[in-house]
Amino acid sequence: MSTARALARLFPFARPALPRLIGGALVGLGAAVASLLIPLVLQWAVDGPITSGNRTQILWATLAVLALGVVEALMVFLRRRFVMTPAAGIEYRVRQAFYERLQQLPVAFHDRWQSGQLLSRMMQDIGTIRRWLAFGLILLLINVLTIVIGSVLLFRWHWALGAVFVACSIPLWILGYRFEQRYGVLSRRSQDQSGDLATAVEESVHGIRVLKAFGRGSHALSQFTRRAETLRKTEMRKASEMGLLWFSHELVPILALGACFITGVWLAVHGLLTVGELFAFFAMAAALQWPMSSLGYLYSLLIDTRTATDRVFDVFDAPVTITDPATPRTITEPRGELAFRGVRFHYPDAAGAPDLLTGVDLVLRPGETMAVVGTTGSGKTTLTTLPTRLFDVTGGAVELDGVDVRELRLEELRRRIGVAFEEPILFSASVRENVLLGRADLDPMSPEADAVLAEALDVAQAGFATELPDGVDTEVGEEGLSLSGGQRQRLALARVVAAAPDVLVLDDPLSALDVDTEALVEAALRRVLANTTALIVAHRPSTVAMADRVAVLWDGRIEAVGTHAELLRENEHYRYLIATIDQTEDRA
Ligand SMILES: Nc1ncnc2c1ncn2[C@@H]1O[C@H](COP(=O)(O)OP(=O)(O)OP(=O)(O)O)[C@@H](O)[C@H]1O
Repeated sequence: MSTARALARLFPFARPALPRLIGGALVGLGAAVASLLIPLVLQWAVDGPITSGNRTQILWATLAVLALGVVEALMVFLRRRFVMTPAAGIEYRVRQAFYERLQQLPVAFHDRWQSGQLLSRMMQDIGTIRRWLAFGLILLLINVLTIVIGSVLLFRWHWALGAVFVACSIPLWILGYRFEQRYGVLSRRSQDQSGDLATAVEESVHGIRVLKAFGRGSHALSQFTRRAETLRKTEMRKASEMGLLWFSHELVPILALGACFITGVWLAVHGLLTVGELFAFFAMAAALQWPMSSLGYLYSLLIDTRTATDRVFDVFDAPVTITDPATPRTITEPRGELAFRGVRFHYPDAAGAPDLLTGVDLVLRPGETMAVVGTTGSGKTTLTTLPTRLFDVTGGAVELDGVDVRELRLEELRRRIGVAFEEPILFSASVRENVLLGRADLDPMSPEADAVLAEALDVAQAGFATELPDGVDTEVGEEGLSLSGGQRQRLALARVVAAAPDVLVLDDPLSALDVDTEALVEAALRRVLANTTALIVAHRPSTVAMADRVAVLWDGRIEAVGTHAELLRENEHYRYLIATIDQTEDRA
């Protein structure tokens, strides 16, 4: 995709800032015109009053040059004022849209993408776009226009001056083209590598306890150093490409102006150029020097911005595969019946491999608690991701109250079905905010929210939260790391209880609790589960005991459904599973 087309994709974000950007470009152009007028005034002064000795006119010419200088400075100041705030506004909008997109993209996308890559796009690439909009874009436009106007003036004084100037700039175009080819690749590589580096940092900070416990800090450091070294090498190659371009943009204008100077003197000696025009030409040379030498830097910034834009739009272009239906249905009389009908599933990155679920048929009656047991890796957790459409089934359907979940709006679906995952993720926020996450309908500080919160903490046996330094308003730290595993799990359970859904999906929700606390949670959960349909992945007999019926997941299907006693009697695989989990419990 061409650079112009890539950058044009930023237009929707820039639209609200367009008046200020155009204003900035206009005053910038005004500043350039003022700087180019100075040589013209000088030409008039040298050929006119200075030659004739008219003092009044000399004074006027001096004042005019001074005034033009002041106007130029003022307009440069205004240009900065005009452009700074809208660039920050555009950065804000792109970042906002990027974050929104990350929220919309399916779990399958997040499984595939490294978090450091997303982070570096969110922070570094969007920052590069802002820098470009804040000064690169307008400076490039103005400097190119200044050079064009300057060349036209050179042609006006004498065609030979203009021709020499244009001929000398040809190497710049050739170098610029070759630079784009090479630098474009390096720029992309370096930005990708800095994403990899961010991932490495993110992973090692996240896993710092494991690294320390296994004494592998130096190993992580050497891996990090290798990646940092790769990035450094790419940056060095980038710097050497940039150095070459910048050098050529410093050197060629000097050579061009030198050649013009010799031509100008020759023309003046032969009476083809007035002294005033020659003098003005020197002034013009000084005025064109900076716009020309800055082009190299601005060009490299342009290519960096194009790469940054491509990287940001990689994410915007990733398909959102799990969306609201075109004509959503709604459940008018919620009963809480959850049904898996011939459900087949494989993970998107396992296409071609045999399906993980090969036809799951299971109906949870309203209010029923159903436990799912199966061998490790049999797909129990996978099964819990399908009702809320974290992944879509690849065959068959999941139905809630007789409606295919794909026909419901996601907001309605996720309000009706609540999930607690095996790995309890908490956010850096207060206990209150974490537990009431699913209750957007409540003002978190209202008495009603207080009641919901107290009830949920009670069911999850998470009374410890009220004893924290600031009670339920205590910040629980990054991902709740300051809490124990069992405490986090109880808060995650409280969160799904507080959401009060019609159907609860719990993935081994009590695995980190000690036996006594588990018994208390179970007793409280039974109260809740009496009216709520629940699907519980069970790894322990005590969890199975909470269920009305148990489903055996075997070979990608539900092989049998029944009460614990029935299954013990009739199903060989169930007996085997219960025996293995019993042993696991004994060992624990
Ligand atoms: N996001 C994913 N992408 C690709 N494959 C996955 C993904 N998550 C799980 N799998 C694979 O799917 C299979 C089933 O995993 P799942 O977590 O559903 O098993 P499980 O029955 O819950 O196991 P356990 O009892 O050990 O928790 C495993 O082979 C796993 O490697």
